[in-house]
Amino acid sequence: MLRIAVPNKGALAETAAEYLKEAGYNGRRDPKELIVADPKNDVEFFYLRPRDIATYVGSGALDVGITGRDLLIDSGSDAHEDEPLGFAASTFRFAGPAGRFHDLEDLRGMRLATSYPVLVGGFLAERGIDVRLVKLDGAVESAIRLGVADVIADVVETGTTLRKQGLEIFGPVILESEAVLIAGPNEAPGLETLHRRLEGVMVARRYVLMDYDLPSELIEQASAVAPGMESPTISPLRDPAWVAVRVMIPRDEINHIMDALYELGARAILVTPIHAARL
Ligand SMILES: Nc1ncnc2c1ncn2[C@@H]1O[C@H](COP(=O)(O)OP(=O)(O)OP(=O)(O)O)[C@@H](O)[C@H]1O
Ligand SMILES: O=P(O)(O)OC[C@H]1O[C@H](OP(=O)(O)OP(=O)(O)O)[C@H](O)[C@@H]1O
Ligand SMILES: [Mg+2]
Repeated sequence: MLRIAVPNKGALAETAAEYLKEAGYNGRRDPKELIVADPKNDVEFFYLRPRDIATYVGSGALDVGITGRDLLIDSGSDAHEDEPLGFAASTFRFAGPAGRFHDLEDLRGMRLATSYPVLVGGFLAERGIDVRLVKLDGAVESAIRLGVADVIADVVETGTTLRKQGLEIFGPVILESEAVLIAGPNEAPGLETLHRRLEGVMVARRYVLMDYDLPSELIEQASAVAPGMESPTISPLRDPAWVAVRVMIPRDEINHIMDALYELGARAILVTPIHAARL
């Protein structure tokens, strides 16, 4: 039985639950449920705080989990990243009052507020910069205005929270983060299946199927516009001058590719979603 740690709330929880559902697992029906058994898939889900997930997995108490790369590193646990999951993308950055700080050297001796002291402390120690870390639980963007810190380091997605506080990012990127599947020290039977199923969910979310009819002499040019994974499927039509083409394309390129193929001479271009995939 594979024991899987899942975020119970916060920025990762909703999409993680959708991924698992699309991967064919039982989700929880009631947000107060902490443990959900899924005997058909031989797994058990444990709903935990995102910050605690790497600790449980690293200790071997649970086999695998979904958390953020930043939280994994900050936990200092023995868990390791098995697979990036392509959601909850963020960067971890230094920020200070607009115009006040420019590079790492400006941080020496400063009071730096963060909820990720291991991640930030490690980054600065490797570069020989000494600061005074102020550990806060969240909302660190308020720490400077309230006088407990000179500078902060935090998760940045859109940058809206920083801007609203009159803060500006500076210095190097501390980390590019996203949700990741993590695994612990023990051999976890069933991890391979979970890994492949989640990969299938990512493909199904990222790609669509495109079908179109094309004058046969244009196959080479059309394949250059949409080459597909291996190569497009070409089927004969009753009219020997035409072929039917099927190809996988990235969802965010649908309209560009339709425009280009139409201009080339393709007609009856249809796009359909992929519900599941195993490449
Ligand atoms: N605005 C955001 N956009 C994208 N990812 C985010 C955002 N905020 C947080 N994350 C990611 O989500 C994870 C943190 O989740 P969350 O914010 O739920 O935890 P927390 O801050 O420790 O808990 P809480 O906010 O409930 O105190 C990290 O991996 C972080 O990179
Ligand atoms: O760049 P933005 O799009 O503004 O997003 C970044 C903000 O989102 C997260 O906060 P969260 O809501 O998790 O609150 P917290 O600081 O209390 O964890 C993060 O800690 C930043 O404050
Ligand atoms: Mg948060």
